[in-house]
Amino acid sequence: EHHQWKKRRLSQATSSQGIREGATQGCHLRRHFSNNKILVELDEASGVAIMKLKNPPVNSLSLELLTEFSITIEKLEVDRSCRGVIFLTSAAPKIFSAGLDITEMSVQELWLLLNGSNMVTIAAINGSSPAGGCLMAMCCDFRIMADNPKYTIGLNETQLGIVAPFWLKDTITNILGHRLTEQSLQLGQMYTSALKIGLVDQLVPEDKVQSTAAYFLTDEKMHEDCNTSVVLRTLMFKALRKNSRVLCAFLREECNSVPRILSNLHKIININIYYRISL
Ligand SMILES: CC/C=C\CCC/C=C/C(=O)SCCNC(=O)CCNC(=O)[C@H](O)C(C)(C)COP(=O)(O)OP(=O)(O)OC[C@H]1O[C@@H](n2cnc3c(N)ncnc32)[C@H](O)[C@@H]1OP(=O)(O)O
Repeated sequence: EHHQWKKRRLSQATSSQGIREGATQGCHLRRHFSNNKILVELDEASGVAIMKLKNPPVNSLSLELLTEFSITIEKLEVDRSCRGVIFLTSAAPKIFSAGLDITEMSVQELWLLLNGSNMVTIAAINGSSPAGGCLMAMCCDFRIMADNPKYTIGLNETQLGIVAPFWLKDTITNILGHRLTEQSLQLGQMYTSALKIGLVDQLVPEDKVQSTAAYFLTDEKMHEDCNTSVVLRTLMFKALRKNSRVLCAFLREECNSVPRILSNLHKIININIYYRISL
């Protein structure tokens, strides 16, 4: 039923009223798309698309936002002027994303889309980023975060009584390694020093987050870093990730049976089941 609903939403949102488009002529041609929750600015000269989440007050990942997210990624995937590069950021100051809308809960499709995408993706994390916000950033190929001790990032699921599913655990393990992942998930840790542990790749002043993400994608940066282009290396990672077809099939199944709000009792049962299976 949920699947049908999503299909319906997809066709509604892709109708001509669902997405508004415009073009401005500056030094380069920039095209703008927007729907209710996502703004896209596509610079045709560089092929870089900026995807801004706009779901006040805290950019929670509601079903509506997630549906528009899917539509936008699919639209960019087939857009010839998008060279295969996007970066994700928040249209609001201070919060990158509060994670899943705690009244809804559904995020597997976003994981599939970002991990399965052929485009290079960069998270420009311009604010706090708990749980699903951190997941979204972790699914990107690079993470650039605002250097502000007030902003934290991490998987705080345990503090909420949610057991991180294995695909989420695997995602953070790939970045942090096993021991740190254990500590991070057991404590539901939110980090202020995310660069030190490698959860983000770069910390920059708050007003430089977007420009750094854009610079990261330029040829100079590629040549400065090493002889292999960032884009090529990223496409290699993506090819490796795509090999886990079993995981993708599992997630597709899970998308259709998403648990909604977890009661306290369910939280406890969930955690117990998790420990029985994994110990
Ligand atoms: C099925 C698969 C299972 C698991 C895999 C997926 C794992 C991911 C899980 C999740 O993402 S669960 C959600 C986890 N998110 C959080 O724990 C975030 C909690 N919120 C915060 O830490 C803070 O709100 C903040 C994001 C740092 C913002 O702080 P600030 O002080 O600026 O604002 P305030 O706390 O006053 O919140 C404003 C307003 O927004 C509502 N809110 C906050 N977070 C969410 C959310 N995730 N979903 C929906 N609504 C949210 C909050 O209640 C306030 O509302 P109000 O003004 O009406 O009171």
